Amino acid sequence: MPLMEDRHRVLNEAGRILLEKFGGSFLNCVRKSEKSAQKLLHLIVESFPSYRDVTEFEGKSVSFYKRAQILVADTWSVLEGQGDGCFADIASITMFADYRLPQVLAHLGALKYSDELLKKLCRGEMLSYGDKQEVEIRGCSLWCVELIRDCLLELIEKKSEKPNGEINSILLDYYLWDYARDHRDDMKGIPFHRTRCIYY
Ligand SMILES: Nc1nc2c(c(CN[C@H]3C=C[C@H](O)[C@@H]3O)cn2[C@@H]2O[C@H](COP(=O)(O)O)[C@@H](O)[C@H]2O)c(=O)[nH]1
Repeated sequence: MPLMEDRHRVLNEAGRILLEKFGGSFLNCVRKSEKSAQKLLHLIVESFPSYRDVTEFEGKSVSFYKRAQILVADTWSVLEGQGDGCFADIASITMFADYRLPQVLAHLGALKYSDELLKKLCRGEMLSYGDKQEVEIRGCSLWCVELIRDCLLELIEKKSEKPNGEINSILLDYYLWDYARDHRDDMKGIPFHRTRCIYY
């Protein structure tokens, strides 16, 4: 397993900060966020340095916050959007920009790599964290899921159907990630980008 020492350090960091600042329980972070997904997201990112998935693109700061967003989303799911997990702004959370979602989006034809990038990915070249192409892949995947969500909402509105529950980028991410897991063999020909880092 790669990055063993980093994994160990990050786990220790999480435990130490939970004990020092939050009485040893993540539920205290959740309660402090007063039912706001954005407040919880920022509390996590400010309190736990290993969640600061922030990089630069063309001179601008870009925050994907992959692990912080999945943590907020999983908290919402586990609490079934009720009680402490009733986040009014849950729809503001975007997909969790990892390496699996771009692959499945490319497989489904929603995202297309340039020929040059495709060749690079097929060669298995590593992209460093913050590399222009790595940020582009993550950014385009995130935007792609936002567009899919908008299309779905529009379709539902056109049909004047009441959505069967909520449609948001979190649920689309879960759907796509599960789809990727269940169709791993079908996706063998589609490469994914390789980046070693603690952020996703
Ligand atoms: N976008 C998105 N990325 C996700 C997940 C999950 C699984 N999530 C659930 C599981 C238990 C919790 O309840 C989580 O909700 C893992 N990953 C990422 O995939 C990568 C691992 O890939 P592979 O090599 O195939 O195992 C790695 O970067 C990991 O961080 C998701 O749902 N969405």
